[in-house]
Order: sequence, then structure tokens, then C-alpha cells
Amino acid sequence: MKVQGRPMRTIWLEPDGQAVGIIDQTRLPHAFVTARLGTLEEAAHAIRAMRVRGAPLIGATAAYGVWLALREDASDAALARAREVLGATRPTAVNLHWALEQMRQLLEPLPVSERPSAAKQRAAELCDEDVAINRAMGGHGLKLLEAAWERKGRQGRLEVLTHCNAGWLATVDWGTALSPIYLAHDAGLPVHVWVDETRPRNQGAGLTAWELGQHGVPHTVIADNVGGHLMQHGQVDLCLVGTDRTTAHGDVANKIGTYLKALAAKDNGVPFYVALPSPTIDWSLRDGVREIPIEQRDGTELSDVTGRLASGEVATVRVTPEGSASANYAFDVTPARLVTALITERGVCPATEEGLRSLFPERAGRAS
Ligand SMILES: CSC[C@H]1O[C@H](OP(=O)(O)O)[C@H](O)[C@@H]1O
Repeated sequence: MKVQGRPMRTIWLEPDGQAVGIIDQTRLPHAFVTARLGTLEEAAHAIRAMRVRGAPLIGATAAYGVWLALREDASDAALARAREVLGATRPTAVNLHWALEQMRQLLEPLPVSERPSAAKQRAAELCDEDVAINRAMGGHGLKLLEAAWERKGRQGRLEVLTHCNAGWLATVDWGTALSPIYLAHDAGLPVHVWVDETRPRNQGAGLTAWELGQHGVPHTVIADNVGGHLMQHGQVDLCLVGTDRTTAHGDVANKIGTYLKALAAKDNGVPFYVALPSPTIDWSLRDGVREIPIEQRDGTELSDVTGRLASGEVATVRVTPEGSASANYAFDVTPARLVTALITERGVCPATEEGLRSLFPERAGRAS
């Protein structure tokens, strides 16, 4: 996408070829800051600290993290350590583990001398593949938005609610849930986005609002608990969210609060769509609620709020009393029965194993 009119991605190889460039998302929306990752540890920290975030971008960063490690030492032990260090950064987004497996399958059979260049090339390929997947997914999602606009008689605005940030900042480019929205806006549909602020890290208020503003897409930031009220009053035509891991049966792990939004959508007859790039499908799992690992992050992310004061200064304040405990579950799982359809790069399907295998027949009969 574009930042101040300049096309860019969220991750890139630095011009000197010696480091990986990223947008430091912990600084947005108050400052647009880029950073260099030059070592395995810097890549791992960037993922853990959410300088880069979003399942596809986490996977891309991990792939480059393997290259950064093998540049120093391309031995079997170094490859195993890189996969262990990166794999331990965040548990829920399956793209991380998928990308590390892609790198393992490629690199293990190679002579040590060939591994660094092969890793660098494969990481770049995974980034290009992510961009192509997201653009294709956007095209399929656009058809859903156009159909919703027709059902509405092409009156008023097309009201879409989204949760967290599943935009281009969560991927290498285009985004997942926001990809159809960008295409719809550019095609002239009067799409308006209700943006859940998404406590506690405020990926919606801070990142999705920033992205949509950069692209000129009308949007309104709302508190996380407003969505059900809007749906009750006919102000949401459809919900469109991303995912960090979706099981072969269509159970969807996504940012905490997604499940509650899906319940409200079901109760009000509002379609609930999930943008699902295929690297985010965990074919090995069936029961998402019981099997998908849910990340628990430090409680200070909930108790401490960072923002811009009236003076313009960016500061962090504690909003809970000293001594109060904070439980910071970062994801929840929406059962497939609450999902209207899954939007993949190969098309749209029901949130069922049959639906997914119809789009990915090469997976039929494979347990993982
Ligand atoms: C397209 S993946 C976006 C997905 O990732 C976010 O989690 P986080 O910001 O903690 O990395 C959130 O679940 C989004 O829906």
C-alpha cells in the first residue's frame, strides 16, 4: 500500500542486503518509524514485542529471521536453534510455524554453504507469495461486498465492522480482511468501516484507523463493546475479520473479542466473514476451542495505556489500581457454526472441512 503516497511493504530487504527493514508498529499512529533487523535475536524480539504483528507478517519476519541466523552459522544446530527461538515468540499465529517449516524443508537437505543464500531467497519468495495471496483474496471478498451492496439496494453506505488490524500492516501488503475493503473503495463502493478499537493493544484504533485514513476509506472508531448495539440497530451490513489460525473444520482463532462479535452477528442475522489465507489454515486441528493455543501476554499491556497527551507528548499511564491483577488473553476462538463463510485466495467457502477441502483438494486425506 502507500504511505504519504509512497508505495511500500511492511518488511523488505535493506538496500545493503545486510538486514531486514520493518515498520515499527509499536510507534504508530503517533510516529511512522522504520527499523533494521540484523540478527536472529532482533527478529525474534520484533515479533515478541509486536514491532511486527499479524499472522502473515509474523511468518515473513520469522523466515527472514532464519536467514539472519544462518548468515552467521548455517549448521544443523544453528538452524534448529533459529527455529526454536523464533517458534517460541508467539504461540497462536500458525503462519509463524508454517513459515519455519517451509524453511526447514528447504534448508535441511542443502549443503551448509548453500543455506544462507537459499534462506534469503525463500524468505523473499514467501513475502511475494503473501502479497499475491492477499490480492487474490481481496478480489473474492470484493464480490461479497458488491453482493451485499446490491442486497441493500445500493442505498446509503455499505457498513462493514472489523476487529483488530487485519490490514496491510498485518501482512506483507494488501492485508487480509481489509484487502476487499480497499478494492471496494477503489471501485467506488461507498464502504464505511466500523473500527473496533481492540483493547488492550488498540490495533484497531491505532493501526486500522491509521491505514484506512492513509487510503481515504471512511471509518469510525468504536469501543469494543459497541458492535452489538450497532448490529441491533441495523447499522452493520456485515462483519469482516482476519484470523491467526483456522482449523480444518473452520474454527477461527482471532484477536480477543472476535467470538463475542460473532455471537452478536448471529443473534442479529448479520453475515460474519473471515479472510483466511491458506498458510493460516491448521490442517492438523479439528476442535479449535480446545486445541488452538491462546497467547497470554503481560498484564501491563492491559493496565498501562500509551497515548498522546493534550500537550502532544506521547506517554504511558497505568489505568488500574496498584496491586490489581490483569489477565491479558490475546486471542479467542470463534466456532465454525458462527462463521458465514471463509474468504480464501482460491475463493469463498463455508466454514466446514468439506468447504476448505473443495478449495484445497491437494489437502484431502492429509492429516496435516
Ligand atoms: C491477518 S492476521 C491479523 C490478525 O493478527 C492480529 O493479532 P496481533 O495483532 O496480536 O498479531 C489479530 O488477531 C488480527 O486479526
